[in-house]
Amino acid sequence: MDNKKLQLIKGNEHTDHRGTLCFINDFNMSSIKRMYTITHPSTSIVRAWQAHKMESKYFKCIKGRFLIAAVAIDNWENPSKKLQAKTFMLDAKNTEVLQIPAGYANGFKALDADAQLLVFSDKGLESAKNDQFRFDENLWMNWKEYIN
Ligand SMILES: Cc1cn([C@H]2C[C@H](O)[C@@H](COP(=O)(O)OP(=O)(O)O[C@H]3O[C@@H](C)C(=O)[C@@H](O)[C@H]3O)O2)c(=O)[nH]c1=O
Repeated sequence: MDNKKLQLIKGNEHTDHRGTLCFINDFNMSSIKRMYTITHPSTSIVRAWQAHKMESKYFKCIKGRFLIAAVAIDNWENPSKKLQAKTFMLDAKNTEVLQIPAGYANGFKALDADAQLLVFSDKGLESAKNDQFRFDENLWMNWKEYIN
């Protein structure tokens, strides 16, 4: 699995008399340094844009659904307004992880109240602090289009 690519890493599930086991065999976690969860109490909250030159992030929706957008940054001091956002809808029911590699901004909003994301990062908090870029949420996406 190419860890430099913006992509969904798909898994699968196995159900038998004991219940259901969901697995993502292609998700190589050897570089993971930390994890955290993010809960959005309402679908009106937009968390955008946070960007990283060096840090990759891996998102698994564990409750409800999220709309996540990713933008490859061309210029870290003054990114073009014309950059294209790639969007993904993550649903807790789906066994998949969204890989957002270094060099991207990410932004997201919940599509259900109290939706929750599990996030893995390949950088410790200290090094991540020096790699934290933030851009205005109104760039690249009209989040209001997705307010349901
Ligand atoms: C992410 C994270 C935050 N924190 C603390 C730092 C800070 O005081 C508080 C809020 O952190 P932030 O303001 O960075 O949260 P936020 O602005 O949501 O940014 C986070 O969202 C994800 C999607 C990212 O891409 C990262 O930039 C990450 O920092 O939580 C940790 O202690 N450990 C962690 O792993």
